Amino acid sequence: MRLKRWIPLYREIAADLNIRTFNDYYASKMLQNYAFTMKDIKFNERTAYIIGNSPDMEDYLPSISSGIKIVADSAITRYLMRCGYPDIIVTDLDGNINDIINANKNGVLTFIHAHGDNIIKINSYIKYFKNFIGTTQHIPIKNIYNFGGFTDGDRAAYIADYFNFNEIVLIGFDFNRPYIKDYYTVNDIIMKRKKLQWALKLIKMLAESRGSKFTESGIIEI
Ligand SMILES: Nc1ncnc2c1ncn2[C@@H]1O[C@H](COP(=O)(O)OP(=O)(O)OP(=O)(O)O)[C@@H](O)[C@H]1O
Ligand SMILES: Nc1nc2c(c(=O)[nH]1)N=C(CO)CN2
Repeated sequence: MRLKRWIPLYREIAADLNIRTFNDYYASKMLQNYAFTMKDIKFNERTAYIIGNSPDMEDYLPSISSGIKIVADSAITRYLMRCGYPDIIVTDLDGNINDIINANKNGVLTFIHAHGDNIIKINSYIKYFKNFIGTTQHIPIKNIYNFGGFTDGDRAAYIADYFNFNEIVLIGFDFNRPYIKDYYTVNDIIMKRKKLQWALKLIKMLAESRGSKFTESGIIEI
């Protein structure tokens, strides 16, 4: 997504979720200290599968066939158990950190997102990553990229679009039924619901920009 289109959306998201945009910028500057320049990355496959963390995600894994597999953050743990390592992981370091670090050690291309609420995680864990691509939802800076998208799942779809996949297939996206982690408070659940509505809006926009029809279901092709 073009930055000109993204920034007004980002302002709306920040207002809705009470996000302090300066903290997001500060997080990107911090991640920049460790970041790498994105090398020429090319994929021969036509299709990218994006695996989200909906409660029934596993039911749809058998429908995956040849293509690049991109797992969104916490979905890595259940995906690993069924399918092994994916090709790409898109994370704000919120999922099981050992699974994310091991994926990176095993050659999974890793996109690490900086935002104002994961500064402590970046500080604690970034040293364990061999190589990664840094992302931001704020203005991009040297070696910290903004491909568009907000939650790890919709951001993964925007990354796939950036790499020009003909087909993007989303699996494990349920915008009405958040996967509830055991430490979630009532406020976390309210926040998660809001984030999923933004994910829905952003994926609909992406589908429209790709000239695809969006239909909410267990397998969404855009
Ligand atoms: N029902 C769902 N529950 C959780 N995540 C979902 C769901 N449907 C789709 N997703 C996608 O799966 C991605 C990975 O899920 P995860 O639980 O790691 O959330 P997250 O992006 O880290 O958000 P948060 O940091 O607020 O938990 C989400 O970013 C979201 O885009
Ligand atoms: N500041 C901030 N930014 C985010 C957050 C968040 O909790 N805080 N969560 C995200 C994905 O879930 C993406 N971006």
